[in-house]
Amino acid sequence: MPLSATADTSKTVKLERYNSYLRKIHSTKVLKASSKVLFRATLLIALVLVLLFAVNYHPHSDSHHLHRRSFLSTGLFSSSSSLGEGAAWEKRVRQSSTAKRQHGLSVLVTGAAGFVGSHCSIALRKRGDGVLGFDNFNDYYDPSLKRARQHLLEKNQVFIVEGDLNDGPLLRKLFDIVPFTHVLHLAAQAGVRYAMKNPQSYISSNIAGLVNLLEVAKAANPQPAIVWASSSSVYGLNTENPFSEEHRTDQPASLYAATKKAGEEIAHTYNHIYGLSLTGLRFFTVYGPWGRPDMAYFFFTKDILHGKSIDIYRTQDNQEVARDFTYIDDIVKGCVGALDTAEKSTGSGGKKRGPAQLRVYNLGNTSPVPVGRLVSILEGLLGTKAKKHLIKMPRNGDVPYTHANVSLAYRDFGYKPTTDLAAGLRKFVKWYVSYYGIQPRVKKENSHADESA
Ligand SMILES: O=C(O)[C@H]1O[C@H](OP(=O)(O)OP(=O)(O)OC[C@H]2O[C@@H](n3ccc(=O)[nH]c3=O)[C@H](O)[C@@H]2O)[C@H](O)[C@@H](O)[C@H]1O
Repeated sequence: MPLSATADTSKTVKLERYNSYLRKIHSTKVLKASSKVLFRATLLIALVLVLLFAVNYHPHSDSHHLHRRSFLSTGLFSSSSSLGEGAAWEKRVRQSSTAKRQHGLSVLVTGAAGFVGSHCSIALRKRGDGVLGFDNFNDYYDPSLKRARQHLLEKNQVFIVEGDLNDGPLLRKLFDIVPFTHVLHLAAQAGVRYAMKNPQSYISSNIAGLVNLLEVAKAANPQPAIVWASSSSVYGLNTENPFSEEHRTDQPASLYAATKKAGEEIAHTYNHIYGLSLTGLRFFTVYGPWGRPDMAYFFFTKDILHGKSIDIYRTQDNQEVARDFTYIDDIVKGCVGALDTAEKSTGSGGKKRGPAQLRVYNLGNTSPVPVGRLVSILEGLLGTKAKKHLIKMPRNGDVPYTHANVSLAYRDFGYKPTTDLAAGLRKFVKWYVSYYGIQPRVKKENSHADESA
């Protein structure tokens, strides 16, 4: 028995070894199977994430990097800053838009790196309103000037979001972050004559961009009140003088004017259907420090200083061409007045709840000045004679004169221009020579005498 018992024991041991060998194989198989399951699950999660990303990705848009921000803020990641600037960017957006005074406005200023936009943004911020800038920094004119304005705005605690008006997701995102009370919409393709060179840019900014902005604003909750830049050019071939808001505006002389006029009609539609409060401001040839290099007073200054000849247009019947040149500070007061008197939009989330305010105002200087006179003021301020080349106004969309009647803006928000062309150009030239570092060439001592000549 003991032998057999011994024999039995060794059999049992062998059997146990064999069983343990089988268990090992089995457990390895289980391990392999479970790691397969784990691998597949990981693959599935990755796939879901990729699909979600694809849903958020809009290939038709110009600013893909900004959609990455929208994706981050959907909450899939605990911290949006884990992939870059998301949280910091949103913080800047909020800070910039927050008013520093009680009952202050929260204004989205489009075209904030532009001429009128930068001045208005600073003025609003200085009185304690929240201001968020928006600009695409396009290269219609020297973008370094826009960057310099941006720098100035940063010093005044105004942050500019870089983006295009046609980027709906980005605009919606801004309205998700901030309940703007107002939009000051100044972003546009400006310039009367450039419309013959690049007509599509006017459609893209002044029509498609405007509609995109209004679509976002109408769906916002609360809806903001909107004040936006129309143009004196809408009067086109109107011959009644001075131009009043009741005059005809159905004969635009340029595509630029036609897109601004279309903007006024589009404003009517959004006001009618969605209850958006809309105010259009017809600016009359705005000039001043930090101005636009594509405008005549600006490039005349440059050309006179460089000894280049300048073209001075005359009408077909050899009359002087005149403009109601309006100084930037007066325009800023007009914009702020329009914002302060804008009533609230009546709709919310895309539904109209009642009639809303719809306004149009002239913002001009009320005293047209011939272009020849503008040039002699500049000659006096620069201490240099211009090489004048008098030519018939090319058929390029220009009109012979503009002249604003501003009694409506005066009645409704006390608009009263106070800067005449000589005083305004003096301020412009002072800025120009300092900005471009050419101070020594200006004859300061005789500038006053020459201006009044
Ligand atoms: O009120 C507006 O709604 C528009 O104002 C501005 O247009 P304009 O009034 O045409 O200004 P601007 O080009 O400075 O020409 C000034 C004068 O110089 C004459 N002019 C021009 C060029 C030239 O070479 N020679 C010349 O005599 C020219 O015939 C004109 O008489 C804005 O640019 C425009 O964006 C829009 O806002």
